[in-house]
Amino acid sequence: MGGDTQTFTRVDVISMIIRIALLTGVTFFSVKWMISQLDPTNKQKKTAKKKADEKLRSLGSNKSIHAMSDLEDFDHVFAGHLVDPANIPVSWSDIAGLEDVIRELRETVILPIQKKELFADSQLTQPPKGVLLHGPPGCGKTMIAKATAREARTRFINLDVSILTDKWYGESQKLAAAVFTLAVKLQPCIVFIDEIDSFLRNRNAHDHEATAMMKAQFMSLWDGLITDPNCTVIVMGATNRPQDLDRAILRRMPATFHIGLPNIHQRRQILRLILENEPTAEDVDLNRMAKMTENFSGSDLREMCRNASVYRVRDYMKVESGKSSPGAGTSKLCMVTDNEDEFHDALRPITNDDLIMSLNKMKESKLLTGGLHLAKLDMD
Ligand SMILES: Nc1ncnc2c1ncn2[C@@H]1O[C@H](COP(=O)(O)OP(=O)(O)OP(=O)(O)O)[C@@H](O)[C@H]1O
Repeated sequence: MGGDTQTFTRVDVISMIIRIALLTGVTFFSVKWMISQLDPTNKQKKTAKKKADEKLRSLGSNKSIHAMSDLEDFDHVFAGHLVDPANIPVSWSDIAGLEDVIRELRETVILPIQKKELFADSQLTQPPKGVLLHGPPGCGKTMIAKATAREARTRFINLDVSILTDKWYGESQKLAAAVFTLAVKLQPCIVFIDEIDSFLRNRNAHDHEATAMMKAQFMSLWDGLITDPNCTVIVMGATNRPQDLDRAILRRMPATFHIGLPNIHQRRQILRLILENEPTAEDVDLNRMAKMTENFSGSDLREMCRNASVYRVRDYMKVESGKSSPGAGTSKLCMVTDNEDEFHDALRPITNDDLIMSLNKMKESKLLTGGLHLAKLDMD
């Protein structure tokens, strides 16, 4: 009888333990699920994780990428902004007229990364942990940052600053830390921050407390990189307004490069590069066009050429619509030949007049809208 009672009690206790364990487990996971549902960042995190997983998968068989299965929630946010050097679409051959800057970048940043062992004997020749590219918009700063990562064969995180400052995330500090942990996991790596002044500008009394704390944390994490000689993570910032940058930030970016508006020689080189593979007429005079485009940025020059090439399409459409007889019921689409070769043969090349017409149109619209660079231009 006494033995029976003892057996019954043991079973009873065991079953009770199992029930309690099950209940605890269910409660734990329910509460966890509820908390995750209440977390306002939950959806963003899930989307970021999905994007990051896709990105990491697309980066292929690289070992260090596979070793990154230990990414934290916040690391995933930035892993989606990650580019492998082999997939960077910009190289030095896409940039014209900036040979001096490129040479200096090769000496101070690229070579010390590529040949780390060769430069190991000197602290002075280590790659800088911060690089600043400054100058007016549209002059090639972003292209330079990408081409640097490509040639140095470093990973490239194109940091979208709005993620850090986005109020909805509300966890800016964790995000700032995640940028650096991810970059260290991925090193060698360049973290590119376009319009860095919008995020790390002079601190002032109007700064939101969270923003000020995030900036301070960003700087202290950056200092961590600076003091670690074995870490190859470079923060590369671009700005049109270097004067607005916090002095403490400027100190952390010892290598600065000014990418100014192109001079006449550089404009000729940029024009040659843009029109290199385009159908151009014999009369296209790059020297003359370079002379006429004072104060144009590289991006303005591209826009001028793009507009000029539209004129030949317009002329082609005019000719074709003239050919089609009005009452024949021909639809507009049928006016353009379906045969691609015929279409190209029928299109005339870009002429110098197209370029001049486009140039004048741009000057006019920039003057009307108060365009930054072209405002000083005389109308021809
Ligand atoms: N030196 C150059 N050689 C060839 N193309 C150029 C050059 N500079 C600018 N461009 C053209 O202008 C476009 C814009 O360049 P990019 O985005 O690098 O300028 P940015 O200085 O970063 O401008 P922003 O400050 O507005 O971001 C490029 O995609 C390219 O077509």
